Amino acid sequence: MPVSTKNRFLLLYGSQTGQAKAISEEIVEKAEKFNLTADLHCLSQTEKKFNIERENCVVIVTSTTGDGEPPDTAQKFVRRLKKKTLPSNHLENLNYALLGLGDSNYTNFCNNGKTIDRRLEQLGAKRFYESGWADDAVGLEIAAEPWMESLFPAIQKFLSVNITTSCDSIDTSCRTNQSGSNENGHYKEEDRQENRLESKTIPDLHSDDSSPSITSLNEIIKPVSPLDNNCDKTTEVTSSKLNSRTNVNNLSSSHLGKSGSISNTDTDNIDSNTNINRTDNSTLITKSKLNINQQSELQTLDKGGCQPSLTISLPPLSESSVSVPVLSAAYLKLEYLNDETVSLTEIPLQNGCPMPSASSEITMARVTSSSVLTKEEAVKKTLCLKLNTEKKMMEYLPGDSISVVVENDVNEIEALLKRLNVLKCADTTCSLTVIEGTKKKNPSVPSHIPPLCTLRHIFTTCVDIREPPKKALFRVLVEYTSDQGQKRRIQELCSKQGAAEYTQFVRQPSLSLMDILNAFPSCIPPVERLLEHLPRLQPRPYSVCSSPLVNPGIIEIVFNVINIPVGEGRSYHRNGVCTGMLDKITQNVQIKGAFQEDRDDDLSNTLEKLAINDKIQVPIFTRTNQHFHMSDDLSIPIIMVGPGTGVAPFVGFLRHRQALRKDMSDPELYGNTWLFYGCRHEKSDYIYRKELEDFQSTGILSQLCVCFSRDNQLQISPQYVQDNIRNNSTELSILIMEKNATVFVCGDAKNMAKDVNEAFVSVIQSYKGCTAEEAKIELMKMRLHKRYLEDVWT
Ligand SMILES: Cc1cc2nc3c(=O)[nH]c(=O)nc-3n(C[C@H](O)[C@H](O)[C@H](O)COP(=O)(O)O)c2cc1C
Repeated sequence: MPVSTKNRFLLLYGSQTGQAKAISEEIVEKAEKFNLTADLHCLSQTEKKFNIERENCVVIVTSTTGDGEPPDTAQKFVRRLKKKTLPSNHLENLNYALLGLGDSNYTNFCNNGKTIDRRLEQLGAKRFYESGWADDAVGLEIAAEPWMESLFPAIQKFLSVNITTSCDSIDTSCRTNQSGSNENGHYKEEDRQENRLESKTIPDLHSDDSSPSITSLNEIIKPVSPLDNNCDKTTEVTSSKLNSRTNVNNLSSSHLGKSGSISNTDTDNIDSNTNINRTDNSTLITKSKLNINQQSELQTLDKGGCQPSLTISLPPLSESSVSVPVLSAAYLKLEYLNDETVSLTEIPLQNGCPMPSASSEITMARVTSSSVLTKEEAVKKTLCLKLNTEKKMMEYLPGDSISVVVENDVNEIEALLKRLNVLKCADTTCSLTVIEGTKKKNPSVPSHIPPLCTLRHIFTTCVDIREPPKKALFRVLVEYTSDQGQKRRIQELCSKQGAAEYTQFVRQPSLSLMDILNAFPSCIPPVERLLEHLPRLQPRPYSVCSSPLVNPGIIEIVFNVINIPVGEGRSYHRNGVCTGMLDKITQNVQIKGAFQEDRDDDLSNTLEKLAINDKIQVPIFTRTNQHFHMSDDLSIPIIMVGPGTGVAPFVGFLRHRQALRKDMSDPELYGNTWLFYGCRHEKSDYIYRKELEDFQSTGILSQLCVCFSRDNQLQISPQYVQDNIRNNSTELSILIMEKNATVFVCGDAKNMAKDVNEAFVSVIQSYKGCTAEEAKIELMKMRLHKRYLEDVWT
């Protein structure tokens, strides 16, 4: 029997790093305003807490991870869905809406969402609202917000709920009429038909089907841009909203003129009020409400010459009204327990909350060496760490990663706690509980935060303070900002009209919470409100460059120490959270100048021994990268592309191959092994040079193709790895097309991976004498058959 309660829908999320979960929680909160109840579950709870076969109305929000794969928590759900034995009417009772999260820098944009979308349809489920694709490369909110906005009227229409409320508390123009479609005609019955047709072209790049049938290039290559999907409609919505807002403004300014300022009571109404006019008034802040400071600021702006910035609005915004999001309900209560002591060392990391993508327990690994692989003059400092896990042998293969459970910088935390006026009580035992009677749905203390510890502990080990604060947090900050000009600017930054400025001034420069607080000195939010919104501090993954066959118990990783300068709103210098931490804790034992030109391995090894320091320990766990492994069959040729620290897994591959080759019955069968490596300067940042050249001289590596992007000003020799790939087109095409070679690409997703992809397209094109489109299809087939593998990051 299908589960059906009139106003209820099932809301499922699949999340790797928490964004899909956060969006789902937002949907739960907003649903209430539409007289709807969302039952929220993680996809991992399939068959435990929900059974999709018994559902009638489901909303799914899911991200994609790895190389187009489902998040760990969604894997079981997707596996079940993909079962080939399921009949085509298996989900005929199901009606659904889906929001996919992804990042268009990855080749398989939103692949998991698309796979689920397509499969649901194949199984007879009906889409009652168009699927949305949110792109983290440009800002998830650009597509997610308009998608969410029209989701509720669509659910209402589907469930035929009597509409007693308005969605004006979310956006003033998004009013629903009795038939359920909104005034902008955002949801139409015909859309359903269109969507059905459209979704047929969404490929399942990870289908188990061993003989993919690909007929059109667009089918498989062109990512569904969130702008393609939503932007036109968003634009339409926005302009009509602005029109309707003008009318509402007239109403609201006269009403608001009485109060003259935005009080907490006003904004409280936003959450609770169902009356259109009052809610409109609360959500719209008009010029008439600006205080004297603001008016003078506007006058300055009107005179021109003032550049918009994080703290100063663009003239059109400051002159117009803005609609701000719903203020989330407070739900955490913080109490200081002066008489209680708590042993922080006994609290498990992040309260023992399972680590994402973990394929092992957390192990405290001893840092046995930390070597600087680059020269002093190199633009980036590259560190190689050897981590001893001897007591607990960790199982891994070259191509896998380890994740480091990271801590925030102590100085940064000190400054933040001070800024929040809680430094004095930062080391007092405190408890976090749920506020009784909170309006938040299903409230709970975040599972990664110990309910009894100290604020310093929470801020150092549990929450991310570097991620640009989300708009929902900005909305909270509005409430705790006393200066009216600053308040207004924060409102703008979280408003719909300020979306572009939020992207420009907050997201792109990657401002931290502290940057925002520095920019708005009158903003002093309570800590517990922040803890409701700050995301979990995520462990940081690094490709392993060691082989378990060569030095069991020692895991080696290599990374650039990320340096982030002051500027564009960033108010203090910082390093990458994890790379900065690893650099800092090994500062005194770092080996400089080893493994470089002098190629003195003995010296390096001696220095390493001297540097051994039992006291430096790092919590790590392994993270299996299922699709980025070499075949056990060493006769299969491999082509590896890994500029910069992207070479890490390939150093592991080569060490592993060297060990395996010794046991080959016929070493003559050893397959061709190519490596494309690149860096800026040969002299200062060619890492692993000695070892790679040794691999070449012993035949472990058949070809080592190296290029230096900044050394050859005349650009006579190849500048980038992709140039070298093109230069070796003939040999590579034979390996790929005739010898069944596997291609591995590791490194930057934004530029390198795309350019390398294109270079291989041209390699195939010249071999086959075909069009670029046909060559792209060929390459996509290689991806499907796991012969073109990527491990890339943004
Ligand atoms: C390691 C990693 C791999 C990713 N792989 C993909 C991918 O293959 N395709 C894609 O569209 N997005 C990919 N993404 C982007 C995420 O889907 C995107 O950032 C999303 O917002 C994350 O949501 P979540 O926090 O709910 O997991 C990847 C992100 C990470 C960190």
